[in-house]
Amino acid sequence: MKKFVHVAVGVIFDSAPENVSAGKSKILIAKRADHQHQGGLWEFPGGKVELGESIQVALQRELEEELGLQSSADDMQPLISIPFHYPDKSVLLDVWAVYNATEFLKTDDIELFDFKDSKLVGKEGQPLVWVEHSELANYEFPAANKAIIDALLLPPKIAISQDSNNPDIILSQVANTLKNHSNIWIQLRAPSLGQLQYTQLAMKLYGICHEAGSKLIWNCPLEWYQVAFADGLHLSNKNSLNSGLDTANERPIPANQWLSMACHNLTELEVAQNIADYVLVSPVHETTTHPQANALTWSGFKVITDQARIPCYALGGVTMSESQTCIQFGGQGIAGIRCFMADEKNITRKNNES
Ligand SMILES: Nc1nc2c([nH]c(=O)n2[C@H]2C[C@H](O)[C@@H](COP(=O)(O)OP(=O)(O)OP(=O)(O)O)O2)c(=O)[nH]1
Repeated sequence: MKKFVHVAVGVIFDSAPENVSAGKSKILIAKRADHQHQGGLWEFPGGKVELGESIQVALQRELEEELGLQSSADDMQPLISIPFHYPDKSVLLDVWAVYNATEFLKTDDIELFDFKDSKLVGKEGQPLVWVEHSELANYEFPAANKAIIDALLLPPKIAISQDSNNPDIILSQVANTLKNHSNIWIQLRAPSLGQLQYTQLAMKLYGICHEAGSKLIWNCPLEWYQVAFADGLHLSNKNSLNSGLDTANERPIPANQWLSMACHNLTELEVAQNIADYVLVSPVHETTTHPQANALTWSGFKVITDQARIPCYALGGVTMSESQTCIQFGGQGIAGIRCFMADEKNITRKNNES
């Protein structure tokens, strides 16, 4: 029988969450010993959860044993959990972000510095490196780690544009969202626009998003997609069905572009996670636009995140005040149309009041 291991994994940041979201932080990675499973590859430090241990306690123990790092539970936040099947072993990686490991960064810590080779090493002699987010791609990780790295690069918020048959209205609405929110990506959904209008709008928005440090995800039929002006593609159920992608095993766009899919249940999740990088899970709550759809509720959302090996966004009536709830239920973040616009109204109101 295949071995199963439950592993607590820490993505260790040298600073506080605010710096992490602003991209001003480094992450600690370690090299697995050659004799280990997935040996010779880089990993995020961690190890097996022992019987009766909580994940947080297991992670604290492993980080102390492997690195001498004493971490407080207050500095830990769930990032993603990944059930993954290697040919010889199945793992459940429970990945947590561990913030504020600043003290630990000091390379003058005798125990962690190999003066002979001028290298940072762990307590078990494993090579360690602090890397920027963008440098993670230069290191080879086990296959299950793709989702961890994606989760680190994906934002906590995805704003979906509100449909209109007037591209200028969509343009100004997106510009407002970008003005009022940081760390947000835009998904351009505009079913009322024809191909030409959609493409022209998307090309304009691509520049605006990049100027604001955001990314633009096209939500349109696959045939309309233009790699040069997009950071990724979102496939709705209708568009994936029309392009025959509802049962596909191959990505329809290049690997360096983001692919997301709609997901309403576990069957759709299975299809999506064969090709997509992340899913938009809906409807978490009842919405006025889809009153006939059965809401998943947060516990139904968790049934999906528990089975997902890719990041999951909560969509459908979710509000910004539920960001933490979303994380606690295994989500990457919140996606929506109205939730970010409602916020804009509040911000505008606040600005007018002050
Ligand atoms: N710590 C850690 N393990 C990972 C990552 N990615 C990944 O697939 N794994 C896998 C490799 C192993 O099968 C398992 C971790 O188990 P482990 O390191 O406690 O145990 P091991 O069997 O490799 O080594 P040992 O402690 O038994 O000597 O999880 C990662 O980023 N960090």
